[in-house]
Amino acid sequence: MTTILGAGAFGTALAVALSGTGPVTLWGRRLPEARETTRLPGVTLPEAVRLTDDLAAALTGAERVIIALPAQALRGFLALHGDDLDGRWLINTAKGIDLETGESPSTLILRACPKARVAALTGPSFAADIARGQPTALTLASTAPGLEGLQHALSTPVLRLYRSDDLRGAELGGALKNVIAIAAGVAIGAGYGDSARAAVITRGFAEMVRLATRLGARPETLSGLSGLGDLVLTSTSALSRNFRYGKSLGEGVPFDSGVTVEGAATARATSVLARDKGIAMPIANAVAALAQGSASVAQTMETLMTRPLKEE
Ligand SMILES: NC(=O)C1=CN([C@@H]2O[C@H](COP(=O)(O)OP(=O)(O)OC[C@H]3O[C@@H](n4cnc5c(N)ncnc54)[C@H](O)[C@@H]3O)[C@@H](O)[C@H]2O)C=CC1
Ligand SMILES: O=C(CO)COP(=O)(O)O
Repeated sequence: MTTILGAGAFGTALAVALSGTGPVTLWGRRLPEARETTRLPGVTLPEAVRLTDDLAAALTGAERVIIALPAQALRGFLALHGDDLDGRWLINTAKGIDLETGESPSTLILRACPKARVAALTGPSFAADIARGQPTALTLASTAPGLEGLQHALSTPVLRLYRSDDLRGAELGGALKNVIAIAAGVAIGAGYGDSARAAVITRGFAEMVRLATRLGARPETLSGLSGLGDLVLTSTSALSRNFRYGKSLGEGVPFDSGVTVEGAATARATSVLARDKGIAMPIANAVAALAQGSASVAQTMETLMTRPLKEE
């Protein structure tokens, strides 16, 4: 049995996608009365999905638990419920770095649940696309035994999972692409144009690879679905919340604070990690400064463009 924790956009989309694979339970702390969610307009959960706000009931008999919560909510959630989750497959979907500790979601999960097998499900996949049954390819990464079995259990004819043992690389790619997607949004919002966006994507990708490999990721993982694939999707689509947030920063207009924008906190966490490791990440630093309101878009662009000239 598969249980999904978090009845937001992604948890709901996965519940729809997996509803044909066997019993699926979707847990949310506040459930809508109808089988519809404002986070995914137009999507109705199939009756086959059990919907509950009772965590103990949701976990009873669950062989695998997909955790579809925002990255910054995960540590607090695990502190409350880690013991109840332990001892089974725990599959993280959060794309972020914990601001307080600088740790990846899987590190937080393993610390709270030492007997669990931890995996990350990540890659280019808008919840709306998954919920509508559009063909999607994702990375399922874990260093735990039995990954192939999990890959089969979570794949469907339209949800194609590639497995990887580079958990660190897969998670870092997913987290860091959100930061660069914000920068791409800023470039468009500020009217700098598509050429500037292409430069941001490419130089941002170089930053992603630099930091992730320094933290133990394999470079080829960063070039895969979970890194470059998701970076391209989120930096070029107005469906991306990170891109839209960046665009509003570039335009100088307010953004709805109720929308989940993982890249804002993750930019700050990334800046700290990069400084500690001595890695140059000017674009991530710029996003951190913009998200904190400590620099203007014009100042940020000038800082980026007047850095000493260097080899590519
Ligand atoms: N929406 C998308 O297209 C995709 C999202 N993701 C990732 O999945 C993660 C979740 O994103 P979404 O579902 O889109 O966000 P969302 O904002 O739509 O939903 C988040 C859900 O988490 C719940 N939540 C927040 N804090 C909680 C807590 N402390 N305890 C229990 N529940 C809590 C909220 O009530 C909400 O239902 C993010 O890291 C995101 O990057 C990954 C792939 C695609
Ligand atoms: O990660 C995503 C698609 O792969 C979703 O991106 P946003 O969180 O920017 O909407």
